Amino acid sequence: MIKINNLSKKYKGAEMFSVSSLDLEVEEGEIFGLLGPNGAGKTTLISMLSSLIQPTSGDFTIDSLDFKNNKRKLQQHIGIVPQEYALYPDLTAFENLMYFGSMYNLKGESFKNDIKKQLEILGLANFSNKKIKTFSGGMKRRVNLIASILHKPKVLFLDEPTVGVDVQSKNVIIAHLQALNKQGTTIIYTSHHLNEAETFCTRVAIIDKGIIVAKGTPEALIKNQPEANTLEDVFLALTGNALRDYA
Ligand SMILES: Nc1ncnc2c1ncn2[C@@H]1O[C@H](COP(=O)(O)OP(=O)(O)OP(=O)(O)O)[C@@H](O)[C@H]1O
Repeated sequence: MIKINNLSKKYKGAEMFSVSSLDLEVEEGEIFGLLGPNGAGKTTLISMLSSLIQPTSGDFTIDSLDFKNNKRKLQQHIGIVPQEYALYPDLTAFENLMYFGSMYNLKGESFKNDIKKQLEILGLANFSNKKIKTFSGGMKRRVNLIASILHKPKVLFLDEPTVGVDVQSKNVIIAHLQALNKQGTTIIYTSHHLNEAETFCTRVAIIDKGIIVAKGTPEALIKNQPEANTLEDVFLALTGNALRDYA
């Protein structure tokens, strides 16, 4: 479903590549986790794949569409859940979702019913007509998720969708992502929650300093790493214990 070939990104003025000659294939129907310490290049990679930023060099295709020549078509195929909320605080949840739908030309009664259904599934039916600025972080994340899937994308990119939310919201988000995946959506997500990734992902890639240092099923990575019992053990063995602060 996704084929990445020799993809690199060096930001303007930066000394180092944030993503460096990266090759990766993600199959249709996977839940693929991009894991790595702060500054590893996860957001940069997802931002290139979702056409938010331009690669410095390299190629990728999504559903056999080359990113250089099919930007418009790709926008219909993919959904993006960014780290930051992309919601209007003074609009209600329903109004926000109507607005996001309009960007994909979605309107009419069946679309309104779809929004209601999604709000219901994500536990927000009673808050449909409340302004976003009154919502908790977990509620905003759930609305953000709905906004990205209204056009029923084949591939969904999520940048830390469960960061900073309560356990209840996290569980609802993960369950919904699993349901979408069962219906055929390929999911690529970044996370710092290694326990979550261990059970949620079909495969993961551990990224450090812009390169993939390991990839495979969580079980295979644990099995192949001496003395590792969890994905966190593998992660620390491959990326070390040093802090990765950057500014
Ligand atoms: N807009 C930018 N301009 C310059 N450098 C950037 C920019 N965005 C990111 N970087 C740099 O690129 C590198 C990778 O950052 P990126 O945000 O992709 O990492 P990440 O793995 O998503 O980190 P985190 O887990 O903290 O979100 C870092 O060194 C960062 O400082």
